[in-house]
Amino acid sequence: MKVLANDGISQSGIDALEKGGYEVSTTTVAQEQLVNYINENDISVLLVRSATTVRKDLIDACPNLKIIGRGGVGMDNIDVEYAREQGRHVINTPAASSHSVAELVFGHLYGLARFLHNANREMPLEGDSNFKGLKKAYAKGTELKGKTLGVLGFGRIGQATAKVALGAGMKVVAFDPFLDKANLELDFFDGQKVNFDIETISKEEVLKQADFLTLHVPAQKDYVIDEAEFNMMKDGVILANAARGGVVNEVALVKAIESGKVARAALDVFEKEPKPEVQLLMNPALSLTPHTGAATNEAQDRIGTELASQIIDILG
Ligand SMILES: O=C(O)[C@H](O)COP(=O)(O)O
Repeated sequence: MKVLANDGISQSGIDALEKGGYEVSTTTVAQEQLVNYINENDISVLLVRSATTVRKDLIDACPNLKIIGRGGVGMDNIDVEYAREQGRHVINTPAASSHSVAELVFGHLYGLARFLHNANREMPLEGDSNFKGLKKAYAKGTELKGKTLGVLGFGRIGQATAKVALGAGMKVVAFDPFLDKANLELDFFDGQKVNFDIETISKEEVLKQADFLTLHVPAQKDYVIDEAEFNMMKDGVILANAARGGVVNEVALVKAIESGKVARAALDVFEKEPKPEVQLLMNPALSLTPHTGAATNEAQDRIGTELASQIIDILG
């Protein structure tokens, strides 16, 4: 049987599939040529990340497609319900990338707390003409230790991020509409484990208490953070969105930065991908990455092998 991994798959995933007797293609087929490619090459399994979309028209036009697999968490690029109604299997890998996303968020938060995103690019190329000026400009960094991290969305990724925060000496407050409490187990390099119980509180309380705020919610119809939510936050809050573009109102974010409500913010996801608004790209208060939360070798290895084992379980 043939698998098309249109947005790529790890070598470990390819190896596991080939061992199971599958033929794997990692050709990237343009969205508008996908239907023809799938039908002409008799593809049974289509694997995607967030770049390729799998909508109703593709599902209807590819009757022999048995499995649609999302290498990752968010399935907003797939018409999941419709595909399942048509008898197709739709799979994803919800746990595989949590820790990688959490570490990216902390990369941004530590960077923003010490202005690394700007200091890096502004270091003088020649001589020390501006060295002292930069040192002064970036003298008012903050520590994360002892501060409060607000987590909106306390599922796998929110909890993984909270664990990193606890390890860094932060207080964690969290909101999740589907969860009253969670037990977090921190496992250390020497095998020791420490457990923390966290009871979730209201969204409003999280917004009021957070010195740093991170979002781990799925894409939804309305903004989760809009003008009203910014108004509830502490002045000078630092915010990170590695969840989905459209969860934060980008126009309201820029306004909140201009007013000083938000000191700085990190965005890994954008309302317009792959072409974020220029006003975001140019803003010195923003630390930006091109949707790379899950883009680590470790996460992609786990994703590839998990997809392979699910496919083999389903199709044999
Ligand atoms: O939903 C996800 O898994 C993340 O947004 C990662 O997306 P990616 O697979 O395109 O990196």
